[in-house]
Order: sequence, then C-alpha cells, then structure tokens
Amino acid sequence: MLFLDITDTDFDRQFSAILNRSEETSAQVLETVRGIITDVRTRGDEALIDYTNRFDRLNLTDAAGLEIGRQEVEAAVAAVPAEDLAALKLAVERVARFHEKQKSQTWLSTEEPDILLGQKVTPLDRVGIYVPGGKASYPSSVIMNAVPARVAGVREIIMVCPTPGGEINPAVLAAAHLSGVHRIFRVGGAQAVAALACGTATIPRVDKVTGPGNIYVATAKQLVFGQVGIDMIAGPSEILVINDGTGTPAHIAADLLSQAEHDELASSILITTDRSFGEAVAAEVEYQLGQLSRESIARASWEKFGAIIVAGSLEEAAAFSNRIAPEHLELAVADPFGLLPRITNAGAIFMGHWTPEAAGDYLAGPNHTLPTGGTARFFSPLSVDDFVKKSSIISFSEQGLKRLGNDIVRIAGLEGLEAHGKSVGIRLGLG
Ligand SMILES: NC(=O)c1ccc[n+]([C@@H]2O[C@H](COP(=O)([O-])OP(=O)(O)OC[C@H]3O[C@@H](n4cnc5c(N)ncnc54)[C@H](O)[C@@H]3O)[C@@H](O)[C@H]2O)c1
Ligand SMILES: N[C@H](CO)Cc1c[nH]c[nH+]1
Ligand SMILES: [Zn+2]
Repeated sequence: MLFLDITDTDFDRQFSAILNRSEETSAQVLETVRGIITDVRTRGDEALIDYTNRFDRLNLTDAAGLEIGRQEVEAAVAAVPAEDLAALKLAVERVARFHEKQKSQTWLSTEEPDILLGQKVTPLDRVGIYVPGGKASYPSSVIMNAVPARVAGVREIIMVCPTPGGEINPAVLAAAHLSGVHRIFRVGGAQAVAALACGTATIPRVDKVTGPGNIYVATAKQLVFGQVGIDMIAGPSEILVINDGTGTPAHIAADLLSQAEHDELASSILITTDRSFGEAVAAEVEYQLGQLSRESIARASWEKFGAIIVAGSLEEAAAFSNRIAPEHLELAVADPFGLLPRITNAGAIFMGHWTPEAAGDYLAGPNHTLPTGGTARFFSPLSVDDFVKKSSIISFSEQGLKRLGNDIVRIAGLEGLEAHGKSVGIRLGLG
C-alpha cells in the first residue's frame, strides 16, 4: 500500500502504478483474448468446450452440456433457503422499482405546423448478460443485469456464467429465475463473450453484451464492440473514499476491503485531509485483513493497488477523485451534499458515514454494473437505456416541405451533393 502526501514531489510517478493498473496487464492479456475470439469464431462450440474444460476444469464432451436446463434451475431454487430467497426477491423488487423510473417513452412533437418529429423507443431483441464466476459468485450481478433488461422489454435474455470445477452457486440460478433470464450457459471468460457476439450452434448470437467481469472479459468486450453492442468496460472493482477526519477508521477500512476482496487487480484508495485518520485506517486495514476468509486476494490487491493519500483540503481531494474517475466514490465526510457539486467523474456516489458501498452492491436499487479504469469520465452506470435503441421519426406534410425545402437544397449545394437537393426540388417543382 502506498501512503503518500498529495504534495510529495514525485506523487504522480509513485501513483502511476495504480493509475495504469489495467494498461500493465492489458498488453499480455490482449494477445490471449484475441486468440480465443478468433478460435470461437472459427470452431464455435468445439472451441467453447475446449476452453471451458481448460479454464473452468470441466469435462464436457458435447455441446448439450453447455446449457443449464430448466430442471437444474428449478432444483437450485428449491435448494436456496427461504430467507436467502426472500433477500434476493427484495433486491429484485428494489432494483426493478429504481429502473422503472429510467424508462423512456416513444414521443412525437407537434409543436411546429406541418412537421412532426419524434423518437421511437424499441427494446433490443436479444441480449447476453455476463455474470462473473471465477473468484466469487455473483447472484447480485444477475439481478443488476437481467432486471433492467426485463424492465426495458427485451424479448430474450441469455446469461453466461463460468462454473469452476462444475460448481454453481444455486443462488445464482435462483436470481436468474427471479429476474426473468430465459436461457443460461455454463461458459465464462473471453470465450463466453465471443460466443455471444458471434453465435455458435448452441449459443445464439445477441445484439448486445452487458455485465462485469475480470480483465479477460473486459478485454473481450472491447474487442467485439462494433460486431455487437456493449454496455461499458466494467472490469476489476475500485473504491475511492474521500474523508475529512470525521467518522470511524474501522468503518472506512472495512469499505476499502469490501472491494479489495473481489480481485487481486481491485483498487482501494482513501484520500483524507487528516493524516492521523489515514494512519488509523492503515492500521485497521492490516488488522481486518487478518480476519478475512478471502485474505489472500484482498491483501494482494491492497498491497499492490491500495493507497492512502493525505490532501490539503476537500477541494483538493475532490479534484484528485475527478482525475481518477472511480467506479465507486464514498463521500465519508460531515457534509457530503456540500461536497457533491464538486464531483464530476464517478460511477456511483455514496453519501455520508452510513452509506457503505456494499449497500449499492446489493439492494439499494441503482445498478452496481459501473464503469471502471477511469472510464466513468464518459460511461454511465448500466441502465434501462442500455437495453433499448432509439429511432428518430420525421414526418413532413407538403406544406412542411415547401417551408423548409429551399434551405435543404441550399445546404445540399454547400456540400456539392446535387442528388440530395434534387430529391427535394423534384417534389417542389424547383428548377
Ligand atoms: N464492475 C462491476 O459491476 C463488477 C461486479 C462484480 C464483479 N466485478 C469484477 O468482476 C471480476 C470477476 O472476476 P472473476 O475472475 O471472479 O470471474 P470472471 O467470470 O470475470 O472470470 C473467470 C473467467 O476468466 C477466464 N480466465 C481466467 N484466467 C484466465 C487465463 N489465464 N487466460 C484466459 N482466460 C482466463 C476463464 O475463462 C474464467 O472462466 C472481478 O474483477 C470483480 O472485481 C465487477
Ligand atoms: N462491487 C462490485 C462492482 O464493482 C459488485 C458486487 C457484486 N457483489 C459484490 N459486489
Ligand atoms: Zn462489491
């Protein structure tokens, strides 16, 4: 872990290892992922079976084994304890209620005479949701991806999820059942993304791939973009906490570790205006690490990509955070709403000392699929909008075309595109 003062002369150099953590890995990963995508495109199910057997330690012999059927899902739902099922249902309801508010409607505007303009909203036909399953299992990610798709009206939701050693957490299948997933395949990594993007004999080609995943998944999504839609780059988790010396160091330490435990490549950063608070958090992290069942992952992440930074003011801390554009930002300060206007880049913002990031991970309502690696500068959280497309509607009456026709012809002339101008002129009897 780095303990730095933001005014240190070589702050930027020291901090760059954390900032560039995805670049560091992507060069080596890119080559592997490119190869996997080409192979799946060429050999289809055969390649999927090979990679799944190799990376997830399965013994599949034919493509039929790739799909998790209805019976297996029903058995999983029956195996989940009633209280767990109730918690998942609560999450589904809360996430659905939040996402219902995001729905946009088809609209037509008649504010101008003779011209009608509007926008038609159409759900995507078939989407693929990636549910990570390598180092942890994520029923919550099923909900966060499938529910907005269902709210948007997507006809078919295909889910892919790796099952290391052939095991799948029944809660993942129960969450799929509760969220309205239509078909589930036991594949993960770059090969799953490639299958969704290209289609194989067994896995249908989708219009868009959404969902978080490790560096192989994130890289694959980047590479197939264009052939298929993607939501964003949602890679290894991140948290940045801004603090003003108020609150409890043990709470902040716990929040930092809640993201570190996802992945060795996760990054957890505290920026505080109070050096002694920072020192207390460092000691707490050390103490709490020793108590975690996922200590080795969390420790690797904290040691390589963890940082505690001392800033001169909250303004300086906010400016630093905007530069990082973290996936999750906690404003662990006395007056979070006072600081909020200064925040311009962040996937999700958690306000005050009683809003741990984990509340957003599970059931507050907003989506937990968020942009990582600084991409919150231009990407937004996954939303219902990701599962629809919009078409413009333009309707002129004869009068409308007469009113605007000359100017259309004029602009066509500016571009030297005579046929464009003529398509108007021929209707209006212009020279
Ligand atoms: N941003 C979000 O919303 C969000 C939500 C949940 C999880 N996450 C992140 O998702 C990630 C989940 O990662 P995970 O590993 O647990 O599961 P994962 O499902 O993303 O990845 C597992 C797959 O990675 C592939 N893989 C692993 N090693 C490989 C190698 N050497 N070569 C080629 N392929 C390889 C395998 O195919 C394996 O099935 C974590 O980084 C976590 O932080 C993000
Ligand atoms: N924090 C993750 C997004 O980076 C989401 C998640 C799922 N489960 C627990 N956490
Ligand atoms: Zn999390």
